[in-house]
Amino acid sequence: MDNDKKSTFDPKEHQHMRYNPLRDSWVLVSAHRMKRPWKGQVEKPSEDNIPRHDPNNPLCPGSTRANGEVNPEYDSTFVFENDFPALQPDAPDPGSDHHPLFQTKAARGVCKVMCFHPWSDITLPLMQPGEIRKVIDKWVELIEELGPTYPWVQIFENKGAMMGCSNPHPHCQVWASSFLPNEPALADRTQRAFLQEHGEPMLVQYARKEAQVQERVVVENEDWLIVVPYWATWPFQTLLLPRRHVLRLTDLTGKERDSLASIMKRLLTKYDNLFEISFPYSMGWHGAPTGTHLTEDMSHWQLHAHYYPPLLRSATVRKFMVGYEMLAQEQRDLTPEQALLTFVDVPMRK
Ligand SMILES: O=C1CCN([C@@H]2O[C@H](COP(=O)(O)O)[C@@H](O)[C@H]2O)C(=O)N1
Repeated sequence: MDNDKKSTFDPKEHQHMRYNPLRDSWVLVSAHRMKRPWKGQVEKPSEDNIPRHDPNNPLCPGSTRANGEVNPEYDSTFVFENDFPALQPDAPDPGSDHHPLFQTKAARGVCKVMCFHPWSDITLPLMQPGEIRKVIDKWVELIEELGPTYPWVQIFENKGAMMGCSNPHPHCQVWASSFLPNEPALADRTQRAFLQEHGEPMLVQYARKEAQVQERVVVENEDWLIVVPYWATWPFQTLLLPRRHVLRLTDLTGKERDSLASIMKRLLTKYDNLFEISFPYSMGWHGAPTGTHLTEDMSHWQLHAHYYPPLLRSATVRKFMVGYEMLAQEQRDLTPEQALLTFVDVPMRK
């Protein structure tokens, strides 16, 4: 290799790989690729003329849903059973005598839809902290309700049509399952291994170190820290972490729920200001498993939330996880530190 190839390594210029300890996988970081010309798909900007109330929208107060039920005139959060559930509480067992290459397992659960607010033309960052606090309280209630029966309760929000959201009314979904899905099962394994090897929970140590180096911190407060994780895959991916060791949303104090509402509003406002649009993302909470695990030692777990936004360099150009990402490994075009600088430069316009 000739001399200039031996110049000192600069992560902002030179390709390299970063290890994601939660998923036990490597991400290829090719920082210089942001400069490539783009002649590919251009997303249409998110519609911004959503009416505050649409009697034909089945998520609105007073509307009729697909199953014929009429929603109450709710004035805060509202939860209902998904009329098209991916999981139902009772289904016949597929049996267990299967060839190793043709295995089937039973899957049961409950799917709920949770509206954040009665208005369709509002999003979490535009809600008052007290209204966001009510969303958090409802999340806690649902885990308390479903947790004893199901080992996993997945709270997730698909925001924006770009993320496959089928309804513009502000909402999230809660799917409780009789099994530990792949992603939490992987996070359970990696966090357990880390605690055994290092003597403290992975994400407790990670939050402490990120708070020290201050190279990827997007927003922080007394109880919470949000970073573009060192191993981020999506361009503006963020990881929301408590500063203290806490297993589940149900373990949060009232003060921590208030500070969570506040920091969520700050993060989501920054997201909206990044490209001056209502920022699309898929997000979800990962806390210690529930069900029979409620009586086990799950101290290797740390509660955290993942935000996975698709946009790459503008309101209309997204990152595609296809080709190399599907066939080889995850790859990103700008470093997490460069993504953070874009966040930091954005004034808090809203
Ligand atoms: O009448 C309806 C409309 C939509 N839904 C449900 O609302 C959910 C909307 O969530 P998404 O926008 O994330 O797809 C979707 O899963 C859909 O099944 C009902 O349960 N009843």
